[in-house]
Formats: sequence, structure tokens, C-alpha cells
Amino acid sequence: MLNCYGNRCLNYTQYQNPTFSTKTCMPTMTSQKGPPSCILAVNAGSSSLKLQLFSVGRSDTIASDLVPKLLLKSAVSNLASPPAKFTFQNFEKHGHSIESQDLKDIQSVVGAFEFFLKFLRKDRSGVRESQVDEITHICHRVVHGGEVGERGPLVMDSRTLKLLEEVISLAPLHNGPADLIMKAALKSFPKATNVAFFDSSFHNSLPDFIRVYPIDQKVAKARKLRKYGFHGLSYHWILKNVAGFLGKDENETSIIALHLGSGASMCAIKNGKSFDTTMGLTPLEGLPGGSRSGTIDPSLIFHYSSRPADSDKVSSVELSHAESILNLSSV
Ligand SMILES: Nc1ncnc2c1ncn2[C@@H]1O[C@H](COP(=O)(O)OP(=O)(O)O)[C@@H](O)[C@H]1O
Ligand SMILES: CC(=O)OP(=O)(O)O
Ligand SMILES: [Mg+2]
Repeated sequence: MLNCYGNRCLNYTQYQNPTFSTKTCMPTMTSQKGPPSCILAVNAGSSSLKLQLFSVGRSDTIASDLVPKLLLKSAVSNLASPPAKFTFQNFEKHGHSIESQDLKDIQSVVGAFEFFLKFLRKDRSGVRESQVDEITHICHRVVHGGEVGERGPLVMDSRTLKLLEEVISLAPLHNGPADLIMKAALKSFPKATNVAFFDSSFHNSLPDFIRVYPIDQKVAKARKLRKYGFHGLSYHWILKNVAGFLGKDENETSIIALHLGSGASMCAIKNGKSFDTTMGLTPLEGLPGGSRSGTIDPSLIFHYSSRPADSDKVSSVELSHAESILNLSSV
């Protein structure tokens, strides 16, 4: 799969349907329509949009292997602290010079994606029209996969988009924009296969005693309230590179990894699998981030939004009810 966290691709296995290995969360991609020609990788984060375009060719050594070649790298960053900044680097253009400009009117990752698509087709981008038309696959980083994304990547169509809409409320800062970007991509590239790769899939190895919150289990099960964990694509990339650096197999590599960006988390990786991570049901839990509190006393929210000392407010009743849910119902 292609990873937009680094400027190199990790591995590219043949694209079969896609199925995937639950062990590594890496997909094997088969296409009914034949091998991919150009792949666009899209990483929508909370403060930036990062994009890379690859062409895919046959390996010189093993004919059946497909090798991606990085053609361009682009980003719109600073979305959480405007003005947004656009960068674009075409590796096929002489000098590989980076184009850079402030985008005063772009405030969202969806706006950034639309700007990128327009720029791609401009002469200035140096990207041939035929290359854009050859985009056969678009790989999207999607933060929350909920239960449908547990086993790995999904080809996006109206049915899978609908399934994913159910988890938007669990990661509104990320999944909402990703949903809009996937819809825009399906519209702009109707012939391309769109695949969602989930940050949460890497953590499907969490042991039950970590995954389960100490709350009423009937409610927890019915509403799928449990630890999911995120930044998994980044953690897999870190794992792969650390294992490579140490000359070990991934399943013999145990590390504590930190992803420190606009969203921040930590992950304990034991023998190549996520064992514990700081983010939970949503990307709010754990370390504080660029625009989020991270873990706070769960009662704080009720005290923050109500004033229990004001006797004339009913909110004090609501407050004690809310706290009793957290206290008594957790037993
Ligand atoms: N070299 C750096 N030094 C300090 N902070 C950085 C550096 N690189 C990135 N950051 C921080 O990370 C943020 C971007 O985080 P990132 O995770 O890449 O984006 P996103 O949250 O959109 O995925 C920036 O807003 C900045 O605060
Ligand atoms: C999951 C998450 O927090 O992602 P990001 O760092 O891109 O905001
Ligand atoms: Mg990020």
C-alpha cells in the first residue's frame, strides 16, 4: 500500500478486490480491470491535506511485481491556523522545484482537495493530462473505520460510503471531511477505484482488557462503545521502518511509538501488533492535540457546561444524574 505519511511508498502488493492481511492490515489489491496505472494517495488530517501521485510499472527483477514511482507530492497545511499554505512538487519536472503559495480562501480539507484537483490540470503543475486520466486508484486515509473498517481497507461505493457515515459522529473532525473528499473523488474520477485505508484497523489486535471501557457492558456492546485507536497507518509505517532498520521481522519488533502532529498519540507495539494506544472511542482521548483537550476527568464536561452551585438551575439534577451514570453504572 502507499503511505502518505512519508515520501516513500511502503509496499505494493497486488490489488485483489481488496482482500487484506489482518496480520499487517496491508491490503492485497486485485483489480478486475487490471493492474493500477497511476495511484493518488490522499491523507486528510485535522490541520492538513497531504497528497502523492504514483505511476505503477513492472519491476526489473521480478516481472510479476508492480513498483510504484513517486511522481508528485503536494500538501495544504496550516488549515487550523490560517492562512493555509499550498505546496506542490513535481519530481518529473526539471529541478524538482517546490511551488508554494498562501491560500487565503481555503479553510477546509475539502476545499484544499478541490484546489489540488484544479491545480493538477493546470499547465503549471507540469503533470500531463494523460497521467491525470490514468489515475486508476485513489487511496484515502480514513481515521475511523468503526466495525466495518476493523478488518482492513474497503473499496468505496455508495454502499460502503453509507456504512461509514455511521461513524462520522465518532470522528467528526476527520471522517466528515474524508467522506466529502471520497464523494468528490468518486465524482471527479468516475472510472477510478477508491479505497479507504483506516487508521483504526491497525489496532484490531488490542487485547480485550485494553479495548473494553469499564462501563455498563450491555450499553457498551449495544452501542459499540470501546477503544478503537487511530494513527494506525502511521504506526504501521513506523513499525516497518524500525524493523527494517534493526534487520528484524515486523512480528519480532516491539516498540513504543509516538505520533506527534496536530493530533497526538502513543502506541505500544508488541511483536508487530498494537497492544495499547492512547486514543480511544474517538481521537479525543489521550494526549492533548493542536485543537483538542485530550483526556480529562469525564465529569468535567458536566461541570464545565453547567453550574451546580446555582440552586435555581435544574442542571444540578442533570449533573448528579450524569455523574451517577459514570459512577454507579460503570460497576
Ligand atoms: N517539524 C515540526 N516541528 C514542530 N511541529 C511540527 C513540525 N512538523 C509538524 N508540526 C506540527 O504538526 C502539525 C501537523 O500535524 P500533522 O499530523 O502532520 O497534520 P494533520 O493533523 O493534518 O495530519 C503542524 O500544525 C505543527 O503544529
Ligand atoms: C487521528 C488524528 O488525530 O489524526 P490527525 O493527527 O491527522 O489529526
Ligand atoms: Mg496527521
